[in-house]
Amino acid sequence: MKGFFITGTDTDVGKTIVTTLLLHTLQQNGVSSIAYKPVQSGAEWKDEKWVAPDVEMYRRVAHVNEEECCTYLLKTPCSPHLAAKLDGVTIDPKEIVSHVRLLQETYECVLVEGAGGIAVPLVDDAYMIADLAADLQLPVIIVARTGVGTINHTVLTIEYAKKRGLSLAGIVMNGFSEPPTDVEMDNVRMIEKMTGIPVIGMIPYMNPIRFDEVNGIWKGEWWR
Ligand SMILES: Nc1ncnc2c1ncn2[C@@H]1O[C@H](COP(=O)(O)OP(=O)(O)OP(=O)(O)O)[C@@H](O)[C@H]1O
Ligand SMILES: C[C@H](N)[C@H](N)CCCCCC(=O)O
Ligand SMILES: [Mg+2]
Repeated sequence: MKGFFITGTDTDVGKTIVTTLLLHTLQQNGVSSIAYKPVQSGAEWKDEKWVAPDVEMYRRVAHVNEEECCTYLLKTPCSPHLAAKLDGVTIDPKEIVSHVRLLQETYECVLVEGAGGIAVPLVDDAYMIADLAADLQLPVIIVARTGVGTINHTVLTIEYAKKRGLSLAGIVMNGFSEPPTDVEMDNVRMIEKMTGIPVIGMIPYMNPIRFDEVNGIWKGEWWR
């Protein structure tokens, strides 16, 4: 196993929460692993410096250092192609790919989190998240919401991923009620039926967010 690429049906669907949960699970099972956010837009000012909020979340379960875990830290909370332009930065996909290869020499499993959804542009309209997932040749995890609207978003995302020839590890549905509602459970059934891709994780809505108290969220040890 050399890693996974985590994308989602949208921004704010829970890619970082899922990445952090998976990182915690891997480490609990003795798998040397790291989470990497190649392009973070919407940087936050903290302790007199700009930080990547997604990396700050990873920090809750693992030791991370900024340089290792984020390559492009962009200030404006918008699409990376525009955030890079506004910061006067050019995103070089080759730099991201070579960084992942370097991390793979040290860690058994590298979790690469995209930005927003699968069709988000990184270099104007010439190169998007799907292209990066393809270049990295990592199995892709699709993070999706659980409620009304998720069937359409998830089916479209997966159809696009298939069209781009991506290898799909599975779908993680995030934000379930406790217990899950009938609608949420039928969403699981319909999404699996319509896409042929398994739901490999079911994450409850957590308030507060705790990474050490969620058990039974993965359907089997697919990450091994
Ligand atoms: N299962 C959950 N329980 C409680 N809060 C959640 C859960 N999943 C996500 N959130 C919250 O929803 C917000 C968005 O989640 P997250 O940052 O993981 O999304 P994302 O897909 O990584 O977004 P981005 O595209 O910016 O990377 C965050 O405030 C996060 O704490
Ligand atoms: C700022 C946000 N939280 C993410 N980092 C970037 C989301 C880009 C979404 C682009 C789009 O689909 O319109
Ligand atoms: Mg995120």
